[in-house]
Amino acid sequence: MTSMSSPDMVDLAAEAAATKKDAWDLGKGCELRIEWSQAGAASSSAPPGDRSCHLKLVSGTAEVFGSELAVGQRVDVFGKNLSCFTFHGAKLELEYGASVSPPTAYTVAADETPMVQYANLHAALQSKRDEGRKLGPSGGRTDTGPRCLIAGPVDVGKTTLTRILTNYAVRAGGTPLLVDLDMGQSMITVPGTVSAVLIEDVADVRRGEFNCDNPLTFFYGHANPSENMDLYKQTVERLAVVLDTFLSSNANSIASSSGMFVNTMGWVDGQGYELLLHAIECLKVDTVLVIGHDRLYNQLKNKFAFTKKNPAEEQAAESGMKVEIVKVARSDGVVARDASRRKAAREKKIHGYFYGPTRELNPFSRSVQISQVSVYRVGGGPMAPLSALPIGTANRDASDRTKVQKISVQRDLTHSVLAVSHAKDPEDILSSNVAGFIHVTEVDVQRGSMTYLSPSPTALPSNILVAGTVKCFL
Ligand SMILES: Nc1ncnc2c1ncn2[C@@H]1O[C@H](COP(=O)(O)OP(=O)(O)OP(=O)(O)O)[C@@H](O)[C@H]1O
Repeated sequence: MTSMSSPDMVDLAAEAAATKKDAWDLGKGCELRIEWSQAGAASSSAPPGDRSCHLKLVSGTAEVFGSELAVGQRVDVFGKNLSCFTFHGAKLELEYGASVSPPTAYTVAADETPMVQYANLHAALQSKRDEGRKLGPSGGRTDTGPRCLIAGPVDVGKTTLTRILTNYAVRAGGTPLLVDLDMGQSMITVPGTVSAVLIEDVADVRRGEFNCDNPLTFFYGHANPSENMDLYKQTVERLAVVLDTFLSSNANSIASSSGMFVNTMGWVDGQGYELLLHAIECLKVDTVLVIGHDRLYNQLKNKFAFTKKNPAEEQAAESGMKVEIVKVARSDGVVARDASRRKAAREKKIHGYFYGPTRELNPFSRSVQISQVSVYRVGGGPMAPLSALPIGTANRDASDRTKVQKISVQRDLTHSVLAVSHAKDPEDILSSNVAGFIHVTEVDVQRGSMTYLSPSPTALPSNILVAGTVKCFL
């Protein structure tokens, strides 16, 4: 008997032949880590259309940074460094095209992964939530949930731990506030911002991020905190005030008892340490998780140490604040990123704002007459380092660095990300959050027009725009 195959069957057979597959059977509490080389997936010989690599949960239970996988679900992990953890055991597969250079994938035994410690941290925070609900607000706050800040130097997994604990809080029925003070590698919106958003769903495992529609965003304007520390502090203070107002008007809600997770930048020395203390203070943080840095852990421990003979005698040491400092292990899975990878991650975030994380959106190109908008900059242009100022100049005047100045719209604004401010007047720019962002694609001074990309098809909601130093070629 002769067998005949349809063209479809031939295609399927060809595709199957062109696909490679690796499989793992993970025991309880084990982790599968997937790591793409520094040169990255970009160097893969696979044509762009074929660049995919899918992780599939065949059976059991597994999660990626706290977001559960469904059995049979295929997640494209091409170019993404991640870990897949199982509490109860799982069979996993990695499928990739024959021309794709596969990532390094390896398993980690249950006694070597920090995931169990992370799960215990979640359990401790859950107890604080229960306790807060019973005892009511304290420490000058109206909300009762733990306010937890994640600190540590660069590349220790702060963002990842923030994501895991936020996911666990949501899975336990909470709606925590996610606050991002890392203006360089923002989780919530474009770089150069400090922002917060109420999280109601676990992070989408395919997109690798939370649904951050309608965040509360303040524009700092730079990807580096040292660019203008006074402005950064003022921006964080303003964010903290608005969050307190939100929480006090939502007292007794699930948000009030769910608490907050604050992701921070990796600058923990000198002035970076001061900024960290400033954030702990203005956000009224009660728990700090310090990842992978003994000195920072001890510094904070000394700063916020308190004796606890009995609750009535609790005494804060140096700071007057009661903050619990917890040391957390760094996962060996964290992949360090050099400056070029960080820049690429920033550009990807800006691109994702306009085109969507998986290119599912179409931004709108619009034009406006330059005379119809006003563009401002805070703190003037780039400043000379203190070392270049006359001897004896200890400090610049802080008011200069937070001074709002109108700038003329010139070609040098091309490729800039501008914030669209909710401010009614220029004096309100520092205290106002932003409606969103536009990307300047062209400035035609002769015609007096500016062309920009916007995620919205409608006209700008405000004619007050704010420029910083965040630029990107989209
Ligand atoms: N357990 C893990 N297994 C595999 N990859 C991981 C793991 N933890 C973190 N990563 C990856 O390591 C990279 C850096 O992690 P992360 O962004 O959490 O560090 P960070 O301390 O927040 O960095 P930054 O200082 O830039 O803010 C990310 O690409 C992340 O996906």
